[in-house]
Amino acid sequence: MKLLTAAQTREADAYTINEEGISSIDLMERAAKAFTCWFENKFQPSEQVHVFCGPGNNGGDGLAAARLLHERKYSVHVYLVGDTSNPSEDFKTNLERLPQGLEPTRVEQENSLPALNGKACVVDALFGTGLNRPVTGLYAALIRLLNESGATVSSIDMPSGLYPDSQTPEEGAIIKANYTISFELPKLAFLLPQHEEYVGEWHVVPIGLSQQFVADAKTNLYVTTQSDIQHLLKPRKKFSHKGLYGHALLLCGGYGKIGAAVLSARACLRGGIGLLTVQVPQAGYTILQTAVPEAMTLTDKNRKHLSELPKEIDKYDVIGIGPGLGTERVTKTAIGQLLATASHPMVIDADAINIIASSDKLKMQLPRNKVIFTPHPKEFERLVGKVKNDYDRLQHLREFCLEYQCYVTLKGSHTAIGTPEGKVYFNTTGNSGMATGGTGDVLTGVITALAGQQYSLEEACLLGVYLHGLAADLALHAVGEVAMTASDVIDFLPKALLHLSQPRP
Ligand SMILES: NC(=O)C1=CN([C@@H]2O[C@H](COP(=O)(O)OP(=O)(O)OC[C@H]3O[C@@H](n4cnc5c(N)ncnc54)[C@H](O)[C@@H]3O)[C@@H](O)[C@H]2O)[C@@H](O)CC1
Ligand SMILES: [K+]
Repeated sequence: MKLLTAAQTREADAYTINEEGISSIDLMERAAKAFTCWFENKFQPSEQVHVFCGPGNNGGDGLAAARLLHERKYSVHVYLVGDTSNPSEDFKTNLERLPQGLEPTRVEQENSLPALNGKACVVDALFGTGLNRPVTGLYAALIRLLNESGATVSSIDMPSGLYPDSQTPEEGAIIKANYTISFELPKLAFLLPQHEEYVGEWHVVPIGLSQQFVADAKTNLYVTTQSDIQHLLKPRKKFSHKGLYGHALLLCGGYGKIGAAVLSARACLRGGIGLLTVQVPQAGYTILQTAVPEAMTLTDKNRKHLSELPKEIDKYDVIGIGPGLGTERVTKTAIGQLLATASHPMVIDADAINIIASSDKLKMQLPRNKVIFTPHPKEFERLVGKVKNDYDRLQHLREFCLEYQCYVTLKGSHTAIGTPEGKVYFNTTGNSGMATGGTGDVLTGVITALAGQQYSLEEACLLGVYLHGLAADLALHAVGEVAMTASDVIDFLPKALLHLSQPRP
């Protein structure tokens, strides 16, 4: 699914109105109905609902939603906030449509702000995608009041005050919504960790914007949903044998961290690899052979750390390297050899990232269009330097992928996958149960498995990240967030694959 900017969303609205023969006010009615429908499923009519409307079309949505909720027997209070003497046309129409008994209260000064308690149910319709400057003054005072009240806030389209696709200036007040109900497509701001407290739980509701416009719109930002991912999965041939599904080499594990190699190896096998060889320091031999009998195990001459590459390295289809390695000098030398000689697709994680990040020489040796990095935010900063905020991080992600012609899956609650063409895909699966040691090692194993099975590197990233999160989402029902371990994620990979391979209802 594409992500559009606020400007593109406005164009999509206008295009839909012009080309699909729907009036602007009817489009607003659709939007208000879509919001109301979500609201009714969430809140009982016994709730007292306070709808705060700003001067633009977001306020117009709020007025229409207030009328619809009133018709559905909610007890509704409407507030017109600030200077609404010069409102948008559709706002005006919806103000006129308010029925008797739903007369709005005007809030024009800070001393006329209403008192709200923590039980209040608030609809935030102050500003949406038309926000064009930081929110200050009366609006900011109201936003502070709402944020401090403890009321449950549902924002229409955007949490008011949050810029949809650029950094919100520090002086601007922003609503801290519990729920954000966005029309047609999510906004970039929803996907960035720094906005979690403002956006809350977000949902997208369709309002019938022109699919033609969306299909033609130019963007390099995407959100991966199940329908984007499902068709990537390749069915297996009837006359299959293990040679058809690739031979992966994992270079993982160090003394005290052989478990990382076990997790990557188990995940790689669950990801469908045909054959797997794992090279570990001598200390890991018995552990690997016992814990992962399906994998062939090679041992390094070094007892504790990776120090050499296996012989016949060309026979592998893909190499996964990093989990549990440590950053010993001998390991750095081995990674240098790998980058200088190997022409395989490579999945580079954890300490292998740290080692490469510490050396400009190694960075220069990175083969083009062969490498997938899987850093968490700290490892990413080691690669690219300190970042100022999440937008800056995205910019660095694009620039790094372009410069080194590589893929980066930047792990987070919406893992961002950068490509050598400068595209960024945000993942939509996963949960906070994954914030536990070892889940990154699992991801390395899964992506390595897919890259070894002749998925393109882009497909391996998209599918691998999606599956990894989906497995955790399925595990959630069985073990919950708190108790979830990396092994649980591996155990649910088969279910995740089955889930994806079933036709959508
Ligand atoms: N036909 C359409 O265009 C549709 C628009 N929709 C709604 O319309 C919204 C966009 O509407 P608009 O473009 O009118 O914009 P908004 O309603 O988001 O805000 C624009 C108004 O707020 C003022 N404003 C902007 N920033 C301000 C600030 N910091 N302090 C004080 N005033 C400020 C502007 O001068 C303008 O009056 C969407 O988010 C969505 O909720 C939906 O109804 C779907 C259809
Ligand atoms: K809003």
